[in-house]
Amino acid sequence: MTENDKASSRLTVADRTPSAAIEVDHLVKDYKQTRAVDGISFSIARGSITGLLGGNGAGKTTTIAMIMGLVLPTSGRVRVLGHRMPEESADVLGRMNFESPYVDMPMRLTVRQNLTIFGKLYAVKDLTARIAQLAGDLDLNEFLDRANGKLSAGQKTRVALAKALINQPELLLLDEPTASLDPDTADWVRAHLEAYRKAHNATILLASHNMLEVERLCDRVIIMKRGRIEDDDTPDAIMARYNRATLEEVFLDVARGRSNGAAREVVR
Ligand SMILES: Nc1ncnc2c1ncn2[C@@H]1O[C@H](COP(=O)(O)OP(=O)(O)OP(=O)(O)O)[C@@H](O)[C@H]1O
Repeated sequence: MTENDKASSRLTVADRTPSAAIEVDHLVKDYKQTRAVDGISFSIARGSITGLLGGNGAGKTTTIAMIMGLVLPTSGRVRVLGHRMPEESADVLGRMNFESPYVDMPMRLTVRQNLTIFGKLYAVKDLTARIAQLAGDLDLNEFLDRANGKLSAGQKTRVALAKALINQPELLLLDEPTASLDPDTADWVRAHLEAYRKAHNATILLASHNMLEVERLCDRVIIMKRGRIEDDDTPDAIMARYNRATLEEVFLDVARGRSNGAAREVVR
């Protein structure tokens, strides 16, 4: 971490810009014996795309769940679009949305029925037109009237993305948005997310194990390890700090406890 990063991580929520989309302040989550999230603080600017990286069990999903207001923090604070979570979630849930390939939609309902239910939950106006637009944008027309349980993994991922965009969210939280997609479809989904961000000045926070995806999409990367923030900067600055050409190599350095280029020389 640079001195600037350290200074910024010491700032309290009150010091940070009120226009931030997400503000996380000394957030902790304990599950019985496990400290899943260990006192993390960060602030995410509106209109940015931030990647949340880290190995299995680093605390990414728990962090996203607390930002959503789905998991109660043990201590610390979360504000989303200026509202305290989970206390003021009713004021903000309609302006955000979430996608994870690990959360299935009802299997027996068709894609159209599922999107209709979620659209009604979000009180989407002109829902039929919105579903038609998403079906066109995300290439769902071929299986719009097929049961969700009869879709391939890649088709389900595209439907999950349509569900996440149904209310035109200002804030989109994505857990592995291109899991199970072939490289061509994954690339196409990334282009769609970039275009959506630009068109709506939306804020996107995504957890990913795909380093090329993060390099391509993200303005900023937060690397977590054992519930803590190991690094937080632009992809270029992080790669320069670790003296690495790719985020994949940085990820391996962090996972294997090699904190910088000097340490790497010793390991060799
Ligand atoms: N509901 C739970 N009950 C108990 N422990 C949990 C629960 N959810 C997560 N944990 C633990 O908290 C830690 C962080 O898990 P989390 O799912 O947030 O990590 P992650 O970074 O998203 O990992 P992955 O990349 O594997 O999805 C892990 O040690 C995990 O076992």
